[in-house]
Amino acid sequence: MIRVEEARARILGSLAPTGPETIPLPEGWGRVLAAPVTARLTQPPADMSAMDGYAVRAADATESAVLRVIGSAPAGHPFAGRVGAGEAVRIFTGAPVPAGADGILLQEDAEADGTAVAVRETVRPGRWIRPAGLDFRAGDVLLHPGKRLTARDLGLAAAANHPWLTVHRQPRIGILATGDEIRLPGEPLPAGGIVSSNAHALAALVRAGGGVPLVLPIAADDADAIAMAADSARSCDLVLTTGGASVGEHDLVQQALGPQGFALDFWKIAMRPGKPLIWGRFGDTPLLGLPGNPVSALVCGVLFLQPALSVLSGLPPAPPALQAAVLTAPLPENDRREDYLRATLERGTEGQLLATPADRQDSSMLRILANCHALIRRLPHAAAAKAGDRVEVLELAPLGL
Ligand SMILES: Nc1nc2c(c(=O)[nH]1)N[C@H]1C(S)=C(S)[C@@H](COP(=O)(O)OP(=O)(O)OC[C@H]3O[C@@H](n4cnc5c(N)ncnc54)[C@H](O)[C@@H]3O)O[C@H]1N2
Ligand code: MOO
Repeated sequence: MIRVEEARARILGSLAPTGPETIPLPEGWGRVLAAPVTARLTQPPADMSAMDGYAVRAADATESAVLRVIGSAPAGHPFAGRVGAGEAVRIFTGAPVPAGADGILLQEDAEADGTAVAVRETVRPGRWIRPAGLDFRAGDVLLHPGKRLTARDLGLAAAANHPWLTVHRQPRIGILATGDEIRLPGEPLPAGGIVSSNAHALAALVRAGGGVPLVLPIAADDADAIAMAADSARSCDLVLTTGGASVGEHDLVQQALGPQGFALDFWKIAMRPGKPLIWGRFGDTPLLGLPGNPVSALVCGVLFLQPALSVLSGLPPAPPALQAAVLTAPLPENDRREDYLRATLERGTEGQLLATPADRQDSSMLRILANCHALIRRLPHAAAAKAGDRVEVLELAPLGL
């Protein structure tokens, strides 16, 4: 059995980002840039007024001076002339400052009277003027490849006059649930049957990680059925199986795919839940085999599939982010498997995170997982811990789960 870190490194090390595609800017949220965004213009394009008031020559606009108003410059309608000695131009926020002016007299500091304006507060040169290029200049690199685009990034790219963006194609993930006892939600169940919760929970996890899930029909515990279903997903960027990963004679994923060109990299990791994890290549397509137990499948999804989705999407490889919390109940010494315990989180009186492990950690119990907020990580052979000790937790909600 290999350790969690090594398993993740082997998975991430063998994945490459998807290729680029060009999309309309409004569809860019959450996508990962595949080419730099370079400013196509200078912003602001000219010296602009930051306030409503009067464009003036600061040298003339001393307290109690009276200036002649020679025109007006609303935003979008630049004043074509020049501000001369003793003159002012009515100006509005976002309008270019007319030639000759070097300061803005605020409306609140002025008294207008017909075509004259009296200065009530001396104007400083440059005051309330945003110089050309204050934000960025044509040719500046504004956003770098490998960045997941936020609303702020889209605003910046739009301001830089980009109607299109070059991003990585969203990774397509084929999801194959296996098992004679498994049925899709809503289908009639055979005696002893179980509804396939895994396929849909994993599909949601794929979406949360920026991928596109393709939920395949369920394959029975039959080598041909599994091979046929997996074959239909070869064009995906990664095939995910769930169930059939363990040691029983009905645990068929490896047996079924071996003759079809599946090359195993590793099977079984020192982790709980999720021991029977499978990683390899089905022809050219990477294949991650998750255990059938619903909690095991999702925990493996968090620890391995999400980072894999990041790399496929064009982001740098990174383990899931852990944070410090304080235990509220004791935990026994750990064995050689890295343990991920379901836990609830709350804030203590001083704002510290408090983690309470769930009473039961059975890997079939989805209700407990759904009501928990985090996983407590216990390293292999961790010593017994008491209430008040610090632990590391992996919060689930920020992952979109
Ligand atoms: N003798 C041993 N038995 C088991 C071992 C072991 O080491 N020796 N490992 C156990 C562990 S740990 C796990 S985890 C499970 C994983 O086994 P499989 O991946 O082969 O999963 P299945 O046997 O197919 O199913 C396990 C369990 O999960 C249910 N299941 C399966 N698919 C789904 C689905 N899509 N949605 C919801 N639930 C699903 C299935 O009905 C079983 O109850 O093996 C242990 N056994
Ligand atoms: O590892 Mo299994 O995933 O313990 O239930």
